[in-house]
Parts: sequence; C-alpha cells; structure tokens
Amino acid sequence: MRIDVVTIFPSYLQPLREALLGRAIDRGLLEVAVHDLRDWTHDVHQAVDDSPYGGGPGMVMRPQVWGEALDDVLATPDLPARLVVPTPAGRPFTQATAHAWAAEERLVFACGRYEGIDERVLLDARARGITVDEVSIGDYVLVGGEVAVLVMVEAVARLLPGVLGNPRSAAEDSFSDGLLEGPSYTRPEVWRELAVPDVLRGGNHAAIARWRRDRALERTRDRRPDLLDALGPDALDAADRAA
Ligand SMILES: N#Cc1c(-c2ccc3ccn(Cc4cccnc4)c3c2)n[nH]c1N
Repeated sequence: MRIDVVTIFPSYLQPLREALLGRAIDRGLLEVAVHDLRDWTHDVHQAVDDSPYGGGPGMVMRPQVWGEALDDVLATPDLPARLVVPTPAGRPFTQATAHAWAAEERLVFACGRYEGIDERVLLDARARGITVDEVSIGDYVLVGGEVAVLVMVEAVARLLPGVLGNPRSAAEDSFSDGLLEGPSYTRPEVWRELAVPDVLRGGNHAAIARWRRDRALERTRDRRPDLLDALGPDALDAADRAA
C-alpha cells in the first residue's frame, strides 16, 4: 500500500516512521510519502488560507493551493487512489473503515487546518471521479487533521499482511467480533496481592474462551451498550445471553 499525506506540518507525520510502522516501511510492506502543501504556493508569504465568505471565526484553506497539490499528488491513473479528508463533520472512522481501506492500493490524506478546506476542493475531486471520504475519528474537535491521519494510518497499516508479528492479534482485537476486548494478564501470578484469575492458569481452553467471552460481554455492556445493540439478533448465543 502507498500512502500520501499532504499537510502544512510535515514533521507532524514523523511518528509514522517509528516502531512498528517504521519497520513495515523498511520492509517494503508500506510506502509513505509526506508532502508540504506550501510547495504549491506561489506567493512570497506562501499563503494557504484566507477569510471565510459569509464571515465567521477563523480562516479557510484556499482552493487554488489544494487544487494544484492534489492535481499533482493524485496524478497516478495506474494507481487509483481514495482521497481521505479528516474533519469533525465526517462520517465515523471505525474498525470496519480500517478493514475496508486496508484493501486499497493507495490512500491520499489531505490534512486541513484552521476551519477546514474550501468545499470546492472536495467537489472538484469528486467531479473528476476521485473517491473522497470525509471522516472523523471521534466526537471532539482537534486543531487539524494530522493527528487524525496518524490514528487512521496506524489502524489501517496494522491490518496489512506481515505488519503485525502475529496475525491473530488483528483477528482477535477489540471490535473484531463486535465486542470490546476483555482484561489481559501476564506474569507474575500474584502482584501486590492481586492474583491472575484461576481459569487463565488452568489450561482448560474451552473454559478460558468462555471466561474471556463473558468478560468481553460484561465490559461491552458496561462501557459500550451501543455496540451490543448494533450486533445482529443471532450474534449472541444462549451462553452469551446467560453471561
Ligand atoms: N478527523 C477528525 C477531527 C478533527 C479535525 C480534522 C481536521 C481538521 C482541519 C481543521 N480542523 C480544525 C477545525 C475544523 C472545523 C471546525 N473546528 C475545528 C480539523 C479538525 N477534529 N475532531 C476530529 N475527530
């Protein structure tokens, strides 16, 4: 997978080259290119924003600069791309989104700042046949799109074959079965007088699986009842309902 990110703060994306993702890039599992939006400005001040039509607080990012940048970055007809635009007004980015995007050959992320990007940039891209996804990583307001891109790239990249050491991690993590993950334990067996649950040390794999499922259901009911509501009627069996 190739990922391109356009931003006025390229150094914000440096964490993508650290740790697991950095190793995935080094191993050729992922290609990441970060572009400075100001490279497409032509004025001495390298202006990327201007006042909003209709008034209101803050500034809006200029369409001319974004248009030229995306013309160049998206100019790869042999490699169809999906343009992703993080915004507080976007559709929710979920684990299902991450799985869908992990199947894409190329993702281009447009990181806005100020009050966002002039709407005509997205309209123009769609008019030219580019798939444009406006997505939000949560119901809170950030200062720009860069942090959201870090979140989304990590969520997608970890699903790519070979990136995680153990592919079961992605198959069994939270949300993979619609539930939150239950608690985890490791050595020592007792720590500050707190013992690991006996079932996890007993070696009965069926009992362990049941215990983990029960803890996941309990946690989901407590913290995310909306996820339970979203599960289909057949998602929970009798044992689940008894838990
Ligand atoms: N994904 C995502 C986001 C953002 C987000 C993303 C991109 C931009 C670009 C500019 N801003 C600031 C801004 C814009 C509009 C109104 N208010 C503030 C951003 C916020 N905030 N919260 C999220 N979950």
